[in-house]
Amino acid sequence: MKIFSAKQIYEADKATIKKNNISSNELMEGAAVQLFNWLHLRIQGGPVKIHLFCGIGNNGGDGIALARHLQEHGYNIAVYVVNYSKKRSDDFLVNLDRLKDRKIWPEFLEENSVLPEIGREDIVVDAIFGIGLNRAPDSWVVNLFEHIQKSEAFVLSVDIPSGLFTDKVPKDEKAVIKANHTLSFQVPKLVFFLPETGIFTQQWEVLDIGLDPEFLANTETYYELIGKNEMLPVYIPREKFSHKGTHGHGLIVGGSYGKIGSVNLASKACLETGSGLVTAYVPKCGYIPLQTNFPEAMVLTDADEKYITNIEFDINPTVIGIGVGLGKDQSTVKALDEFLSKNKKPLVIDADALNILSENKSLLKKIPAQSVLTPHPKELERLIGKWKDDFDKLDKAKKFSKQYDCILVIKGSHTITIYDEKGYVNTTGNPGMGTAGTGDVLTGMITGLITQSYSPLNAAVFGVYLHGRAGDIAVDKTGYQALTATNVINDIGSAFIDLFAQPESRPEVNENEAPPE
Ligand SMILES: NC(=O)C1=CN([C@@H]2O[C@H](COP(=O)(O)OP(=O)(O)OC[C@H]3O[C@@H](n4cnc5c(N)ncnc54)[C@H](OP(=O)(O)O)[C@@H]3O)[C@@H](O)[C@H]2O)[C@@H](O)CC1
Ligand SMILES: [K+]
Repeated sequence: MKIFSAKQIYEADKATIKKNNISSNELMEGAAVQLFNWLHLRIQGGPVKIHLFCGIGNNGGDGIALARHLQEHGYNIAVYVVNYSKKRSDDFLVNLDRLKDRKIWPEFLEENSVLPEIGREDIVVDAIFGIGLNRAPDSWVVNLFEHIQKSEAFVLSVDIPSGLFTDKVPKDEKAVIKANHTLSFQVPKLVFFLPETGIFTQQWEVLDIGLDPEFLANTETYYELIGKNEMLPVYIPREKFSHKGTHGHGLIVGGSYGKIGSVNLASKACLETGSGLVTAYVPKCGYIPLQTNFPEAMVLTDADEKYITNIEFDINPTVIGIGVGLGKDQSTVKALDEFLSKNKKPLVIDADALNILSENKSLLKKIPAQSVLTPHPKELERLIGKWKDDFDKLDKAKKFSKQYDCILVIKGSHTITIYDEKGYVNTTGNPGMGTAGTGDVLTGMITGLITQSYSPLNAAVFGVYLHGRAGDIAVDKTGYQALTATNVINDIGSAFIDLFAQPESRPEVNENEAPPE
């Protein structure tokens, strides 16, 4: 699903109005009906008190129009206009008049107004600011936000939590409403997925308000949300006459004394993801543990007992995943330098190999084009430098990816893969996966996909998706706390199978046929 900028959403708005030959108010009315249907389906006419806080722009207009529908269906409502500016939008005014026609008189809240009482069991509809927010809200409006928050009522935000910008991080956390649920018009917003701004809504959902599908399909966006629908076309089916020789050969280079387990995890993940063959290249101390624990793997060893000191082999791997458990011994740094100078194979680079690159930036010029780098936040900081906020981080990551022609996988609760000016925002995974070795598993999975002829970018995006999905399937059996990297590996197969699972649905009755007796 594409993630549009605020500017593009306004353009979609205009394109829809023109193409469908409707007024902007009709578009707003459609949005309000969708909001109403959402609430009505859940509350089913219940007596719960609904407080609608509406601004004076089109977000407020949505709220006012929703209030009219709620009142028509007998809901217990209170409507407030948060009068933060005199510049009321036309569609807000039209809807305010329609409300007054029905003898509903909103309460106007100003700087010194007494704030209404809100019960814990009530519902708050937040339609104060939408995507038109362009400066921090005034302090009295922030006080209102705090008042709403203190009530502990369920907060439903219209389009976006009020006070949240679409393109920058707010300076003051209190100046944004914390929503329980946000109903985003037609498309998700990038801010729902960034660590510093995603905290303002617990859940989000898109409401289809009928924006022009052609415009949405033909407009390129800088970010895309990655779910099953985006990954299905990427999947490469197995051919009947294929064999292990055609499924590629992944080589995992890594490990040091006490960190051989990481190579075990990455190699297993590589094979489970579908690589035909996998070889692990480890210091001598890794030989017995790997051969014992993982009979499917082939093992090559360095001359040194504890560290990798020279990366040389006489096999012909399709792709090399390098860095897990590697350590940063001087002899390893030298070995990596020499290896990068002569290597021509595609690379997936992780962990200490990334740290060595950060400390020896000249080595970055030696990585092959379209190498996949998979840093966690600290490793990323070492690579691209400190960032001011999440948006600055994305800008810096894009610049870095362009400079070194590499695919940058920014690991996090919503991992974002950056390449060619574009960001792919992952939707799978869970907090249980913040545990030792899951990063090694991801490295192995991306390596395993490249062995099977996935392009490095597709391998990175698909690998991240499958990794999270495997973690989601595993966590249902283990719970968050007990989830381990091995559990994730064990459910890689289920994650593939899940790609083709049909959503559960009620058996459909064909209207032309008589229902079964
Ligand atoms: N696009 C779509 O598809 C559809 C969109 N719809 C809805 O429209 C919403 C966007 O509406 P909007 O453009 O009127 O802006 P909104 O967020 O209501 O703000 C109002 C005005 O406040 C001002 N302002 C800004 N910051 C301020 C501050 N700190 N303190 C005080 N004032 C401040 C600023 O005006 P300014 O003063 O800068 O001239 C701004 O224009 C969108 O989120 C969705 O809910 C739907 O109706 C259907 C289809
Ligand atoms: K809002």
